[in-house]
Amino acid sequence: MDLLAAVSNQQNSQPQSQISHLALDIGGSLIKLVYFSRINDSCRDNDELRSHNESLGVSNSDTSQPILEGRLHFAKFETSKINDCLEFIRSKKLRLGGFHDCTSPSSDKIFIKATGGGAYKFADLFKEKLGISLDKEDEMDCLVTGANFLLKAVPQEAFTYLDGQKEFVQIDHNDLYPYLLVNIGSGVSMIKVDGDGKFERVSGTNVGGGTFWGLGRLLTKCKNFDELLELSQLGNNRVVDMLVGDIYGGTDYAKIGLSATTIASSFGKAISDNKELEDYKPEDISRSLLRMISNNIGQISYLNALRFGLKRIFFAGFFIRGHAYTLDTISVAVHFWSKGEAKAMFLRHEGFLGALGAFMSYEKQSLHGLMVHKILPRFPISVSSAGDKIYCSLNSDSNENEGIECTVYGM
Ligand SMILES: Nc1ncnc2c1ncn2[C@@H]1O[C@H](COP(=O)(O)OP(=O)(O)O)[C@@H](O)[C@H]1O
Ligand SMILES: CC(C)(COP(=O)(O)O)[C@@H](O)C(=O)NCCC(=O)O
Repeated sequence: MDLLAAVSNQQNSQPQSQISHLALDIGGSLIKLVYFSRINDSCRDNDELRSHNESLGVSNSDTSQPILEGRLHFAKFETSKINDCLEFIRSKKLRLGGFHDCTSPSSDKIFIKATGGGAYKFADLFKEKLGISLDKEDEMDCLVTGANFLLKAVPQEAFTYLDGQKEFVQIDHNDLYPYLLVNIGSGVSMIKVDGDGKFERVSGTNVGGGTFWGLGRLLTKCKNFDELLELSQLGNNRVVDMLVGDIYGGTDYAKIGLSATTIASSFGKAISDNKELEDYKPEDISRSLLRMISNNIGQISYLNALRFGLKRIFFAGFFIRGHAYTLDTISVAVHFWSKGEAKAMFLRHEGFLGALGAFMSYEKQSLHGLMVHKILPRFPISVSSAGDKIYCSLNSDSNENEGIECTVYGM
């Protein structure tokens, strides 16, 4: 394959920021974009690159190749508003981030790496509206590649959530595998990861992010996902859920280890309350729904981890949204079911694994490696005495998430 059209143009000029390498993950709910904008040409010190490569276990044979400094950008759109995404690609000239097929030099077809079901569903639309052909990459492959990349190359990517505190996890590159990757998108995939490109999708569930948003929309009349999520913060699930105490006259069922406050039956109170939907507060419904789905995913994840003897579970996907109650419910579920043996961990770039994986697949064409040397957070990062804490704002009016400043070499 040829180098990127955009890259070849960049060799002679020195513009401020040029786009190269656009990759897409078109899911059931959201379209995720990752693209690299090059700031300038620079020859970084080869010793620095060599030692970084060694730490990542990457061959040093390519370190004499040109190095590009730039930034990885992340953006997302609702799949139902795909025209906004097409317009974004057009307005930012992201189409230039594709490549030509060198097996047919006379062809002026531009290919963009894409994964997710929409890479199949919307292939004709991209061709018709932007003249782009989608070069499809397998969704599970991309999720795993994206997760491994983030865990190995991006500092402070993984964190736990315990007692209301986010704490970064130091990833030991020599002791990363095996782990369970749980991607909570519209539906949920559970993947046992044994190495780079070595994985098996061991389970899944159709009760996922699409279920929360779909049912939540019907039951609360919320107009967007973040509104539903914010509503859950104000609610009290006990108004809707039937607790062990409701069944046992206010007491624990101690013999089998169930406290009075454990949810015995999500939405169970609605059976006997003799109330209509309008009689419940949307915030209580939202909270109960969020808890039901997060708890269920946490439990199924743990059971799969148990099946394969996995101690580490990484949760990703845009359902999580860095939302405290979701993080807490999943963490508590894993802790409860594993009796403290397994740990739930989360990824800061939670929703972009697939798109990053598709982005990394340009390697086969022209990118020999990505060296990330700095994170540029868009959201505030604060440090507490208990360690680093991160806060993800739900009120961000931009659809772009934090970027990663990075160095790409070997183009
Ligand atoms: N702005 C949003 N619009 C719709 N869903 C959102 C939004 N933000 C987060 N979500 C949640 O994220 C889920 C999609 O997660 P994602 O990882 O992008 O999966 P998919 O690849 O299936 O689109 C949705 O089903 C919903 O629960
Ligand atoms: C079909 C999917 C892989 C598509 O990915 P998504 O767009 O949800 O991210 C996913 O929705 C899924 O794994 N669903 C669960 C199917 C099941 O195992 O029952």
